[in-house]
Amino acid sequence: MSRDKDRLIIFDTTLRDGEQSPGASMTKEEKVRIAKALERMRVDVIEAGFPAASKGDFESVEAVARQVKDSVVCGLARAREDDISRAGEALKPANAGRIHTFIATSPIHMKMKLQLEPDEVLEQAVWAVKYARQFCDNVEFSPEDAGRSEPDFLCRVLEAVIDAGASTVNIPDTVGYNVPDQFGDLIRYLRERVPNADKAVFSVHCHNDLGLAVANSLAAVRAGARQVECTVNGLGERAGNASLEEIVMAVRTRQDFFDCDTHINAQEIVPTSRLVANITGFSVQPNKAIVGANAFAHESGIHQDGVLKSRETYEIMRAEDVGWKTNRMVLGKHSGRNAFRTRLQELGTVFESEEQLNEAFVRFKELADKKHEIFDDDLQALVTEANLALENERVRLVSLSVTSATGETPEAEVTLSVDGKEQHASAPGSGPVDAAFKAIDTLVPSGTQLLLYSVSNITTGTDSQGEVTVRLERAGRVVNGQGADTDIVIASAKAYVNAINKILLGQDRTHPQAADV
Ligand SMILES: CC(=O)SCCNC(=O)CCNC(=O)[C@H](O)C(C)(C)COP(=O)(O)OP(=O)(O)OC[C@H]1O[C@@H](n2cnc3c(N)ncnc32)[C@H](O)[C@@H]1OP(=O)(O)O
Ligand SMILES: CC(C)C(=O)C(=O)O
Repeated sequence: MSRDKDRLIIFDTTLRDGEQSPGASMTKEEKVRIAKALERMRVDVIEAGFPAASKGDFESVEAVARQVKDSVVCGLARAREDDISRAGEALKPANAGRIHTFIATSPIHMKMKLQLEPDEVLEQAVWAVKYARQFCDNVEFSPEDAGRSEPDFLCRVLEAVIDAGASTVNIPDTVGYNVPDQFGDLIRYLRERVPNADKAVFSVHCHNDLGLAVANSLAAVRAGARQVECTVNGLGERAGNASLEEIVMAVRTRQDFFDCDTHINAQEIVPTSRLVANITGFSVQPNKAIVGANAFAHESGIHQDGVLKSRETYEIMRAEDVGWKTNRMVLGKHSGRNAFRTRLQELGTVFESEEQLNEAFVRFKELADKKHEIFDDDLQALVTEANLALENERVRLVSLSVTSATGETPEAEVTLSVDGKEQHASAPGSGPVDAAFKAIDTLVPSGTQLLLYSVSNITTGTDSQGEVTVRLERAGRVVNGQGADTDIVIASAKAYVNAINKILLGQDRTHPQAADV
């Protein structure tokens, strides 16, 4: 792997630290699928597991080592003989393998967990690196909990392990305790003070306990770190690790600031994120940077108008560059006319006048107040309904209210405008729709017979619009009426009124045609 100062090495640990997220264990086959996706993404190093942890982990690392050819495959090992030899064995089939060995260097870990003196830790670290080198040339060493370690002791350890043959030294903020300025300063200090620092790549591994994993990693990159350890979707022990997609895109989008870039094929980011979410069952929050469903979605009219005129007004990255098909305009109650007109144009509806657009837009806003997201099918129904409003129609539904309760007869109160005059009526019925139709019949006795009544939902979800078709017959002549609304009783009344208008306007025809429904 090149030690180019402009190159930021991406070390993915989704299969190792990511799997340490409680509930995220993966089978060997699933790990191989994810590893292949990481390889396609051109991740430099894939940490495939901790071979000494279990037989299953050993076999997974071995399977990944056998199947991945273009990325370095890495196995984690404590600074112990058994762990290191298991890692060496598991990595045997690898085209390029790396052993990552570690031991904690913070006062609390050394005293309370390892129960070792600092000099003993230093000695064990050097021994571990030398031992690992017997299995492969590519050895990484981590002073665990470096973020809470004493910097001068860290310098001593790093100098010694580099001399012992570690080609990467990784500085973990194991418990996510550091803040960006401090962590950047630590990396700068270590790089300046360790005499043989230029013989190894400085890496960082940050946890997200304070939500600072990405910020700390980026501060370290500014301070000269040239490997970042990260995971897809930010999975990892406790609050997780730095998220791969955020690191990669921050550095790429702000190359002016970071002076380095990765070799990642960013178009594989979203497919890989989805694969990891599906396999682990850890779904991605909608507002997650880069890979969240809303990361490239615009809902408000002012933003949509800006993006339609020039994407850069509200987009600092292109959705297509990270693997989305495109950015997304979400039509909802904050949207404006420009986005509304553009989406309908894409769906094949062109408004003939501003007046027509405005009329449809008012109906759209009414619908958006009732429904969170307006889908294409809703828009189409909205426009179809506008088209259904017949020229010279004589009857218009002004309002409808229906009461229905368990054990009580439903009652509908309707207000219609008939030939321009508002009229009210109420009627009981066997159900709310029946009551509504009877109330309408009281005001407009059309002498028709109902041949068909059908309801279908336009989109899915309980806030979906219902689309109703009614077929009426009078003296052997038949008409179809349609209506749509989030309230199916109102949709039914609209459809009924639409059919009655056709009867009154003489738009009936002699034979019913099933295909019309
Ligand atoms: C910061 C990190 O994410 S580190 C990686 C964390 N990942 C894992 O722990 C992987 C899964 N772990 C496991 O399956 C098990 O813990 C094993 C197989 C590794 C070890 O299991 P056990 O032998 O039962 O030990 P246990 O987990 O109870 O305790 C850990 C032991 O390792 C020692 N230890 C911890 N880290 C290191 C290290 N880097 N080098 C050497 N010894 C270490 C501890 O002091 C403790 O020693 P002790 O048993 O003498 O007190
Ligand atoms: C093994 C090391 C790198 C680790 O996972 C940590 O310190 O969080």
